[in-house]
Amino acid sequence: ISDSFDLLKVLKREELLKNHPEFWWPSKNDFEILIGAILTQNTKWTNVEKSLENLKNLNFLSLESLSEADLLVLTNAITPSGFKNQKSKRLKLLASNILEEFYDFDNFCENVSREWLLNQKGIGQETADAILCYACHQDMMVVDKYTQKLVSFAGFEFESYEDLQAWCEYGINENLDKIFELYGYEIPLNKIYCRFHGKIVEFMKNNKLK
Ligand SMILES: Cn1cnc2c(N)nc[n+](C)c21
Repeated sequence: ISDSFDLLKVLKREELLKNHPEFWWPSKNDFEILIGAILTQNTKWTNVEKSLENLKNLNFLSLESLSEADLLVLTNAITPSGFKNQKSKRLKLLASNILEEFYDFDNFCENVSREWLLNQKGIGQETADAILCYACHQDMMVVDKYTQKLVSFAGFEFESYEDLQAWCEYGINENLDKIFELYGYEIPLNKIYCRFHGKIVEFMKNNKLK
């Protein structure tokens, strides 16, 4: 493996996303992805699904209902995904900040910047990029511990999140024409990033590389 395009090719052969949605992240709508990106911090995805189910049953899956939600009820609803007191406060604050700054969710997705997200309490680089990539469909590759570990097996060590992210994005952008051939159509860059990150997560979850 000499670049991230080689890594994508190797992962693509494993058909890791066969039983997954086209963009990998399972959701009914983009707003749910925003919530899921916060809830998935430091917990297993299966726990996030339980919290999302609770939020759905309480009709909290909208900006307005989340910003007006009773904190105690919200905190209780997201118990399955851990850190409930921190995450409930942050979700309410994020929802009201989005309403105040962007008026509605679609406008937020169109115009939010990575900096604005990073300035929100409880949102770090990985969460910000997951929101930008999967909820807002911007051309931003999500990297994480799984990515770091997988590329280290290919002999690459990176000092920072940005360096790892740059390595992943560079190899893709340098080989777009070959990727269009591989997929058989001009697959949008955002979709390549969504699927590439999804393949890495699924590979590392299935293979438990030590
Ligand atoms: C959306 N999403 C975020 N993190 C995930 C994970 N670890 N495993 C599976 N999925 C679907 C995930």
